Formats: sequence, C-alpha cells, structure tokens
Amino acid sequence: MVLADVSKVKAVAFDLDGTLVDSALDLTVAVQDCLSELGLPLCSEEQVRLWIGNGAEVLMHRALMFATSADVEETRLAEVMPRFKWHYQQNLQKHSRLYAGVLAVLGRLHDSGIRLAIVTNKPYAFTVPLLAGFGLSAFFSLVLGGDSLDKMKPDPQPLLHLMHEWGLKEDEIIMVGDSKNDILAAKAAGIGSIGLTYGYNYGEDIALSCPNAVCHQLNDILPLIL
Ligand SMILES: O=C(O)COP(=O)(O)O
Ligand SMILES: [Mg+2]
Repeated sequence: MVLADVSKVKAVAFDLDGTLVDSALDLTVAVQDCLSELGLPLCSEEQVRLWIGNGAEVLMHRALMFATSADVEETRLAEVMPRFKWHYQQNLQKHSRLYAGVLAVLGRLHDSGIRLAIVTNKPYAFTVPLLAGFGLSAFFSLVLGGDSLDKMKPDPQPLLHLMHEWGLKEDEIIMVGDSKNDILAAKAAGIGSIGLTYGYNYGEDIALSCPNAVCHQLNDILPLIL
C-alpha cells in the first residue's frame, strides 16, 4: 500500500452492492419480473452482474436494451421504473447475502472510532431497508443513495458532500468499493481508495482502475486502515 498515512484516517465510505451485500440475484429477479410482464425475453444473473453499478435506472435501461435489441426511449424507461421498484421492494433481501466478514469488519472499525458512511448508487429507498434488514444501520451515521444528490459515483459529489458534512480533509477518509465507479469517484474527490475483487465491476479487473490497494476479501482492509 498504499494509503499515504493511515494514522490520519478518521472515516471510511463504503459502497454497498458488491462490497457489503451480494444483491445480484434479487436484482435479477426484479429485472426478470419486469421483462416477463412486458412479454420480453429474460436475461440471466450473469448478465445482470455485468449491468450493476450505475443505479437502478441504468440497470433497467441495460436490461431493456438487451431484451429488445434496440435503444430504449426515456418515456418507456419511465413507465417501467415504477414496476421495477415495486418488484424489487417486494424481495429486497430474499436471496441477497452479506459477504464474508462484513459484520466483524464494520464492528472493528466502528469500535476503533472510525466514522462509517454508505455511499452507494443504489436508490436511497432500497438502501435504508436493506441496511436495516441486515442489521447494519447502526454502523453508519450517514447514508447517501444514488438519488440522494444531483450526481452519483463516478462523480465525486457524494464523497465531497460527505467530507463537507463531517469536516474531513482528503487524507482523513477513504472509499472502499468493488467498482471502478468507486475508485474514479475517490480519485476525483482527491481521496484514497481500496478496490475489492469479489463484487461486480462490469467483468473488469478492479486493479485496472488503480485504487491505492486491492483486497480479495473485506477482512483484508483492516490492516490497511487500523
Ligand atoms: O445499485 C448499483 O447499481 C450499484 O450500487 P453500489 O454503488 O452500492 O455498488
Ligand atoms: Mg458496488
């Protein structure tokens, strides 16, 4: 590593999907329910894993493009989104699972006095119940969804907002995530990042985005931060 001076790190911004929660199967089921209602061909979980990363609307846009083999009008997407949201809300947590070590790692950081935030591209309305359902709410004093501000990752806006809210300098916070959007957002905000290899990153190697460190399991971030 790596991070310039870990002794300065006071806060960690965590990504959610592909970092703390493996949510791909529940997202797949919601996408498939929508496609099925529309009489369109279904997609696979493998495909959905490649489409996750830019929020629910882009996910559904990619699914519709695949299923219709055509570009998707904004109006069509706007009609479908309420159905996607309805389906996903029914089964936010049916198949989703925490990745190995999540509770222990968050507990350790929290107990060490590190402030924790969620900075996800997942819509806020799904993020809050999912965190609650997995017993994670108490770890996070700030939760930003993909629709909480004007812009989402890879734009730095959510991270800059968090740093402003908590009065943090660039070397006092790091971003931990599975996607190049997390690493790009961190770089644009001027902060360090740790890339995780087990999540969803459009089928690409997270190392190609040049995070400050790459970890294969969440547990491995602890010695880099504490
Ligand atoms: O919902 C998405 O597309 C990605 O969510 P994430 O930012 O938590 O990975
Ligand atoms: Mg992610």
